[in-house]
Amino acid sequence: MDVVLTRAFGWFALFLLTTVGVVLAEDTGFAIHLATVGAAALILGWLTLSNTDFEAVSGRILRAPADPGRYDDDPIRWGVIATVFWGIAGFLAGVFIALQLTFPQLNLEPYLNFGRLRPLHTSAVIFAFGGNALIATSFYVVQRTCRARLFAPGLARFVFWGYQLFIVLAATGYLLGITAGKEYAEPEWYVDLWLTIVWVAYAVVFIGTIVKRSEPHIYVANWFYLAFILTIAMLHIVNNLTMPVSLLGSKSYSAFAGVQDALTQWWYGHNAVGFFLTAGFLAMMYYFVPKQADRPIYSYRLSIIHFWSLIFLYIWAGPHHLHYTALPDWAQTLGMVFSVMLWMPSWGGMINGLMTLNGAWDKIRTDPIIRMMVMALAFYGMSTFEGPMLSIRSVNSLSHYTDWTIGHVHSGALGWNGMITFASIYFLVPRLWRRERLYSLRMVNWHFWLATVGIVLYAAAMWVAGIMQGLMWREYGADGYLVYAFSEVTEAMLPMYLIRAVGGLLYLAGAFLMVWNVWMTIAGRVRDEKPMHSAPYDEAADRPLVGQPAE
Ligand code: HEM
Ligand code: HEM
Ligand SMILES: [Cu+2]
Repeated sequence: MDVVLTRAFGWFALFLLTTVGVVLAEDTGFAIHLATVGAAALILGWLTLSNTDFEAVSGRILRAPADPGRYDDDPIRWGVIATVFWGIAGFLAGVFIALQLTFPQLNLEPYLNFGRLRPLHTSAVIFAFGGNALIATSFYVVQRTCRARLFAPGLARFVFWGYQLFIVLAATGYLLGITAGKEYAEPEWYVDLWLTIVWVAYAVVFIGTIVKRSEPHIYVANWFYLAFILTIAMLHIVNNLTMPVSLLGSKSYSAFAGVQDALTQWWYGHNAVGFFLTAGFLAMMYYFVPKQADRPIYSYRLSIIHFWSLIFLYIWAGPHHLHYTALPDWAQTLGMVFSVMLWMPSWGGMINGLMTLNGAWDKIRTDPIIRMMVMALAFYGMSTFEGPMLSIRSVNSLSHYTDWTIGHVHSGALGWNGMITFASIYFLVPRLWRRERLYSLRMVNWHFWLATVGIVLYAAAMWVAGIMQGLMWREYGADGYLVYAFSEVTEAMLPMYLIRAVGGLLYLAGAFLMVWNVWMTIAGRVRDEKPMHSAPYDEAADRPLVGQPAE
């Protein structure tokens, strides 16, 4: 009882503190954020007082069987649900801003204009969708490959909920007009500080689990997760070194100025791609592809070379975002050279993933989850070929500022990050909820095709739009004047933007199928459907033989 009272007192004290803060706050945005935290504290204080058994409530909401004790999977179940939820939110925002670029009337001032919704989209897909996928899968993979339960289970739960609070504060901040103005690092100083605390806790849980492992070898996926966790910590702290204007206001100023600020920003931005969207997702690839294919990784030796060369090369390539700027030429050239070299480890990784299917290629035909994984690797290969090409200065002089970059981003994001995440979710859900199998494999197949056609429309439209823009902008007439006005170039983009929006809609539709499939699987239902074309079929049990838990 004493513990309960002390805890409840703590929550109410926090509530009072935030209330004082709300009154004294310098700006409305900061006041609203403090009020959000205060409201959460009040609810938690009240729940604590009423002696709510959080684990039991969580079990009921999750509809999960009680854990037999081998691994701690509750935070992972929450993480999978959060991944699906934020995925839908992020894709919806993406479709909406794509429509805003097509139909400017959709700019709803001031809260829902393009300028505020764009960072909402990028943060929702990268940090909320991608971040939850990474945290959840890392907790799953590290336990299995180390044969150890999560270190500090309470801290693991703090990581999950603390991370959701970070997402909510970041997202509502953008809508309120709070921004640090750094791409992919838009949250202001106090949200950055909160994320730092959560991230340190994450590192402690992950590294702690590795330390207490009962399996002597540390599987390569854990190396990739570790590189992701440690590098993101370093990038986040350095890029967000700022001085708040006041302790009760949202505004702050960067510690860097001019070209130093730009270089820090793109050292961060590029390596966020390299370690968040690449290293972390490669960790997923190295665990889930061999698992789903039921084959060992093609070459373990290659995976080690892949790891060290990738992390060594990535960190130097940031200046390719600053070609033709005030950044010294030598630094631009350095960025370009390291980018071109990056092609090799990237394709090494892709080949390692694809060749894991050696001897099991028929699974592409029979198992839609494998099909998704192969498509993810294909897009990983494609975007890591396109990237080095875009980093060559003469190519970049055409592509930079155009939609070509947007196309490059989304073939990586939709094709690689999205597809490998969907496949991992389909792998995880039946296992985490101990269901016989997924609700429907046919729906996975539909998801695959909707997503693939969506990506192709998106990327193709952006290549055409991007190259057209680049060429029209640099077109000089015989008189030495520019041939096209900026407005004419914008007008020419209209059909392409419409195609992109349609592609996004298809991608979103596929994700909705996933929501349904995941929901029904958790509910313990199995769809009455004809088995996938030519899939091996277990007549006795009347169900297909693919996509089932191995246990
Ligand atoms: C339904 C799917 C999606 C649609 C329709 C969509 C649409 C868009 C649009 C219209 C933009 C702004 C482009 C501009 O400013 O010209 C954008 C930017 C961006 N999106 Fe998406 N998006 C989708 C999914 C994703 C996903 C899944 C990710 C990452 C995992 C992602 C990452 C990004 C990034 C990083 C940017 C900023 C690109 C840059 O500044 O170069 N998007 N998206
Ligand atoms: C070998 C690998 C890669 C290299 C060398 C590379 C290189 C590049 C280059 C040169 C740009 C354009 C810079 C500009 O003109 O502004 C760019 C932009 C971008 N790339 Fe990549 N890329 C690679 C892989 C990827 C992958 C796999 C993803 C996503 C999963 C990705 C995400 C992005 C994003 C988000 C941007 C836009 C940044 C911005 O301006 O907001 N890249 N990349
Ligand atoms: Cu880059």
